[in-house]
Amino acid sequence: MPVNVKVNSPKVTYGGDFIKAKYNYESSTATQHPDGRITINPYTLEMDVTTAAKVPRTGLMMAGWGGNNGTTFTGMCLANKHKLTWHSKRGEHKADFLGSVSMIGTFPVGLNEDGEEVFAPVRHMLPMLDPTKMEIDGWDISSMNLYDGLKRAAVFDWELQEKLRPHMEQLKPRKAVFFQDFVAANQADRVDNVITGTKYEQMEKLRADIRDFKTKKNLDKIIILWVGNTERFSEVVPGLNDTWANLEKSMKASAHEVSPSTVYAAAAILEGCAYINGSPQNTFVPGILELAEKRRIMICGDDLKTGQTKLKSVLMDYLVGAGLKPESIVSYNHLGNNDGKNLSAPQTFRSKEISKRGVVDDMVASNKELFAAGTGPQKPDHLVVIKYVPYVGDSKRAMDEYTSAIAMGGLNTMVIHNTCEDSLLAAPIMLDLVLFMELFQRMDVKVNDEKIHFEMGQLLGYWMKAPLHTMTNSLFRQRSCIENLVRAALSLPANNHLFLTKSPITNVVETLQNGVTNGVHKAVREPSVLKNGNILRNILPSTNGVHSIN
Ligand SMILES: NC(=O)c1ccc[n+]([C@@H]2O[C@H](COP(=O)([O-])OP(=O)(O)OC[C@H]3O[C@@H](n4cnc5c(N)ncnc54)[C@H](O)[C@@H]3O)[C@@H](O)[C@H]2O)c1
Ligand SMILES: O=P([O-])([O-])O[C@@H]1[C@@H](O)[C@H](O)[C@@H](O)[C@H](O)[C@@H]1O
Repeated sequence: MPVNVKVNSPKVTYGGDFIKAKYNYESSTATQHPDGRITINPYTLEMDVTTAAKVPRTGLMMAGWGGNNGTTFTGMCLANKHKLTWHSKRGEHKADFLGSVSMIGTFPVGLNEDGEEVFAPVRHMLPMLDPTKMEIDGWDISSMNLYDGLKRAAVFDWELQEKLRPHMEQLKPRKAVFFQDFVAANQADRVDNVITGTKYEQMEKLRADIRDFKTKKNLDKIIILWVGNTERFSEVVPGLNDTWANLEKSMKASAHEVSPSTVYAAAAILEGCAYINGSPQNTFVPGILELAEKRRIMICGDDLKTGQTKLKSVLMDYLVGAGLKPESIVSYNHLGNNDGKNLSAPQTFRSKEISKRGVVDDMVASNKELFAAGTGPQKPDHLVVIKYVPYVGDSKRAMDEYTSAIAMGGLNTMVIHNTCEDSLLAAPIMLDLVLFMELFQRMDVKVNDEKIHFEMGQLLGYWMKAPLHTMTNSLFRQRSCIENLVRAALSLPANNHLFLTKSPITNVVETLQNGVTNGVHKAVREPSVLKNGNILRNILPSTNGVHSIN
């Protein structure tokens, strides 16, 4: 997609193939002393951030392609590619990407001459993959073509389903790796499209599929996304899956505890493909983590953060950040799609319960004042309930109750009812994960020529309930993380939101016209003064893109 945001700085070079930026990474370490004192030690690292400017021909392969999320995502991309419109009782609709930060989001990039904030579309900050140009393929245990799968999902309006038929009924999922024991028994009735052989042979078949897709579509890179059923957790057993070597042996022996999703992850990494886990199970057993680390392949998980849990990561941030003490959180929802059907089994529900409950842990841990020993509960009562009600289909009904202690013995209870088509929240999030993963794969960050390896759980945590290897679940800190990495690639400092001065131009003109008294600039003059930009040009040609104040 065209990029129409440009940084005017000698520290950023826009070459044909690369965007090169010098970036000062400002951070700090902190020491907690036994007596409660904390010492903060700031530091600065000079970084070289290089972003490949050409977006490679990219393909996406989904495990679970024929499901509600997979068909909805594919339909959304194709409807936008073909600029489809359709009608519902609410009138005419046009295809869009609502819910996608990469396609719809903006970042603040500075003040204009009137002192107002300017917001740039995220997709115009750095070259990003155009989702309408992305090739899509995948696997499913159900052989149903993508149009029939779209109808089975019953997420889109009928007219849109029919308009997508010519674009989707030729799309057929590849044969899948499947072991019944990892999902609910009620999934057996959709299994008619699976590979056989040892688990290792099945992995090799997946690898062949990846190579086949890459060759047939003349792709430069492929990203793999799991939106298959939620699996039960695999047991992590020394000698079985604790190292890559042991996991490889276990697959050759078709060891029972090797899950389908772990087999897909191994195939992806061995083929050099980034892997994203959209579900809550522990696909990334230590053997997979070791393989990804050794091969330097980006992996990310776990479990898309879409609605009820996303709101929880906002409310917890607000409550704890405001010094209010959440003491009871009850999250109930019922849904009637196949995901809900699969989650009706205790072992698969347990995977989801872990990811949905864990989202509050970092915010509880962030305030020892609130949850100090001896001041009552050390963490909120937190209950997650999911029920399967076929009637509602993909339209998930979520009901939440948050009760917090407020000042002087008071209580505050918030009750929320939240209804949505779960897959229409998930599809744009899947898109963001793929687009930002693809972008971050093109970014190279070095300190003194030593490459920094991204922790994708931290960078893509905004879209995950249980981000891998990270401690942050606060939604706005997570969004700020993405914003500031994009800013770093353009040599822009992390956004401090301080607005200590309207702008250097304001102060310079103000100073020049009214003098500086005791080194303090007077209150900002009306922005009209600034419209006559030539004041600055005549008096203070900018050097190195920075206006100096005499
Ligand atoms: N808002 C959301 O929809 C949302 C949010 C967070 C997480 N998720 C997770 O995303 C996943 C997909 O959700 P969904 O609503 O599309 O569910 P779904 O059941 O409609 O789709 C899952 C698909 O995976 C297929 N499948 C199962 N095992 C497979 C295997 N081993 N290989 C290939 N395909 C396999 C199934 O046949 C099905 O078509 C679920 O795990 C769900 O928990 C969904
Ligand atoms: O909205 P959210 O909590 O992020 O995520 C959803 C859950 O609320 C729902 O219970 C579950 O079935 C979906 O797979 C998804 O996980």
